[in-house]
Amino acid sequence: MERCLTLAEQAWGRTTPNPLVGAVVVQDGQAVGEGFHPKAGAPHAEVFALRAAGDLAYGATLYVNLEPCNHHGRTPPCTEAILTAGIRRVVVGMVDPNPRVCGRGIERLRTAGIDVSVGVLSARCEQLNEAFVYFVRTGRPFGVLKYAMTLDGKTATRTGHSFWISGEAARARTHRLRAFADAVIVGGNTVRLDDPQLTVRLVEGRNPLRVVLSRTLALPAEARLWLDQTTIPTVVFTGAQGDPQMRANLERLGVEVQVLDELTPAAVLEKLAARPCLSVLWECGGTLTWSALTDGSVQKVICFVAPCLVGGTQAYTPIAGAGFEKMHEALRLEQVRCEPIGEDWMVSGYLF
Ligand SMILES: Nc1nc(O)c(N)c(N[C@@H]2O[C@H](COP(=O)(O)O)[C@@H](O)[C@H]2O)n1
Ligand SMILES: [Zn+2]
Repeated sequence: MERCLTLAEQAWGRTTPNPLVGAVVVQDGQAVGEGFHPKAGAPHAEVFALRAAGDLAYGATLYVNLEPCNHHGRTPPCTEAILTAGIRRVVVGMVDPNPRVCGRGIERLRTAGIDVSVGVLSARCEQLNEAFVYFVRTGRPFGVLKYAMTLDGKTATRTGHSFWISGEAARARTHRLRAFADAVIVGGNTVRLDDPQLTVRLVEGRNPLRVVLSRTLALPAEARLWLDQTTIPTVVFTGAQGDPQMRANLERLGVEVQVLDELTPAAVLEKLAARPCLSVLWECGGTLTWSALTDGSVQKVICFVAPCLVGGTQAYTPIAGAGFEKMHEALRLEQVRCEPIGEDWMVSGYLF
């Protein structure tokens, strides 16, 4: 199952809206075939592993981190391929929450006399596909909030300077997060202050959809987010006060502008879910971060802590907004992990 997870990760960021899946065929204790799902529309991991095993799949055990499907989607059911190959035993990491699958694959295999074990390394299997699982269960994108701060809790100096807080390793990790996310979201302030590109440059991978939330559309005409619209699209969400002149300018540059009755993180996520975006990365400033956190649009927090100090009561902090009054109101993270990353530390946890 460890090997399945490693194989599955080879398609990091490329399978959406499908999950990351790896499969291994084992005969007499030897791996005789393995494969992973490379992208939506392509054959599933099980099919690649069975093809690689060929005749050696007869009587073998198939390991896969997600329940084999039993439906005709973009591809035929994997259960049929497993039965045709003569597999004797199937070891499944986790049940597929997709209602079109959800237990039916396991049932089909068991009915055909195959020995099926379920729940091997299930926590790690769930975590690998946490965005897929969350989206399938709730219909909402899985929200990851990422920020980098100094050891004294600042995301920029009092003048707004923030290049760079964290080192190259942490920045590369951010790009890996972007390569997985279906959309990366910032507010108008971040566009004005940082002029970000929000692309994947420090690792290999595809670029996410770039999303800006701006109430007024008071945005720089020359921002880097408006470049390369044919290859890396940007969508700007605004409200009724959005400047019509700027809207026309953006649309002329190929930027999609959507006007919402109510410009809230939750309303934007509803629109993104329809695309479909299964996961979003919040890379915004303090005010928008507070709104996203308090309207339930963040499920996971990833904070890079850099061992440096900048001071200043006017310096920027990761979360602004009204803030809570009492400590007992604080949002508490669960399953917290802390790991070194280059010269920085990465602290992560969940808000469920
Ligand atoms: N077990 C398994 N292995 C894979 O490699 C997969 N991609 C999936 N995906 C499940 O099937 C649905 C997609 O089906 P189509 O690719 O459209 O045929 C996806 O939503 C998952 O439930 N499962
Ligand atoms: Zn399948």
